[in-house]
Amino acid sequence: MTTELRVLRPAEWAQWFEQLELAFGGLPENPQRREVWEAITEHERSIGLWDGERCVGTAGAFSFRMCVPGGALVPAAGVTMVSVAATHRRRSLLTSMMRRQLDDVRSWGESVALLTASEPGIYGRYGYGIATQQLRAAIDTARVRLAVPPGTDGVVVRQVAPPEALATIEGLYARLVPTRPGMLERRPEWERLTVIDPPEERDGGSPLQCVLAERDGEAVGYALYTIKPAWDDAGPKGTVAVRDLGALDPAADGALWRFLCGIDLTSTVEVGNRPVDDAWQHMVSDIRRCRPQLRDSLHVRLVDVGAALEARTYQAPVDVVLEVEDDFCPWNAGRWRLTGDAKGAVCVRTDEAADLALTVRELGAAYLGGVSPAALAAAGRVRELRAGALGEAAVAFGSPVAPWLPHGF
Ligand SMILES: CC(=O)SCCNC(=O)CCNC(=O)[C@H](O)C(C)(C)COP(=O)(O)OP(=O)(O)OC[C@H]1O[C@@H](n2cnc3c(N)ncnc32)[C@H](O)[C@@H]1OP(=O)(O)O
Repeated sequence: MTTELRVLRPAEWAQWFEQLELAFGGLPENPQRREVWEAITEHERSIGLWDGERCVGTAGAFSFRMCVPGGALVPAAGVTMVSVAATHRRRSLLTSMMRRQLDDVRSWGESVALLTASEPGIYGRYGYGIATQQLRAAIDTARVRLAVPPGTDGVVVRQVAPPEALATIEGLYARLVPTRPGMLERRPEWERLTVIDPPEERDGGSPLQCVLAERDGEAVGYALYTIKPAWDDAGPKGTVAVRDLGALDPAADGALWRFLCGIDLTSTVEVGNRPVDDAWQHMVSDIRRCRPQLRDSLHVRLVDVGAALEARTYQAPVDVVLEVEDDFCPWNAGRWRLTGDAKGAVCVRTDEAADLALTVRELGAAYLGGVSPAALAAAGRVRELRAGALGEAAVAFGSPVAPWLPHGF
């Protein structure tokens, strides 16, 4: 078998996307969403594998900017639409695409690559570490009471048709991006994905609904959700499914959660992707009746260790020499001295003795401040070579706000 790996030509997009659909089970994408995916595909940053006339492999890389600890927005390659045809699986074709892609990302000068994985076991071998988790929950609103922050009563919740609220939501989202590591600046067209609402995907639920939280007539938050009515002999037991929620301050957040938890004829609020430190967990009277669960979310790969570690800040002074192993991107391997604090950092090559030894995968996991190097050490994945270095790095790498990826890509 010989295959050709090449940059995607715009005219090949439909065949390329059909290969992707086939690899995900063959169900055609909703036409509206397909149109957006086509519009946002960056052809020159996408690759296809061809066996003769047939596309047998796909991979893309969006040009994102991601918030890192300290609030800077760092150029990052958003790896997406990865597939290999079932007829060609397990012949190292994915590995050949990952090789090409990481070389490309390096040549584009982007220090970080990101992805969400269809299965978490795939990408560690290419140096990706799990950097964020998503919180899922089903809040039993019939049993759980909410104690909201001061000022909540000063916020008005107003129902708006989702398309009408789109510009306001985007404005609020843009203000939130620099406040939480892992959040991605939204490029034009992405906002359309937020409100696509095909009837065939509702599964008995309502069309998408939207409320804006307003203070003195100014929008300070939004929530997008659907309602799935249900009844039994005892009465109503509908579910509110939250698709997205953003708030600029605690009172706006409290007002939105109080609204969602109080809708008549419902007894459950379901959330599928919230930050692990989401404030509602500390407003509820009974967290156990909210059934919190965690799942891996953003996988991060440092493509240029020095540049990536310099792009973020550190919440306490740090001065450590890292011995980095990186078999897949050997240009990162070796010793790096990281010195930094809350104002900035320098990360340069060094011959000095190492304080911590780890692979680039652990650095990716710790990068956004959501996974402690100490936790990785406890799992045998970071080795402390100088007493005290692990504690120093564990504090410095942390983030006061949990990193979070608000939506897939
Ligand atoms: C970012 C995203 O887009 S995530 C979406 C990923 N795509 C999908 O899940 C769609 C369905 N699956 C597929 O298309 C393919 O099976 C892929 C892309 C996951 C794998 O492609 P393949 O060409 O078969 O992978 P390849 O042969 O290069 O395998 C490389 C290594 O990964 C391993 N591997 C491949 N798939 C998986 C998997 N699903 N789980 C765990 N390990 C895997 C292989 O065993 C191999 O391991 P080795 O190096 O130790 O021998």
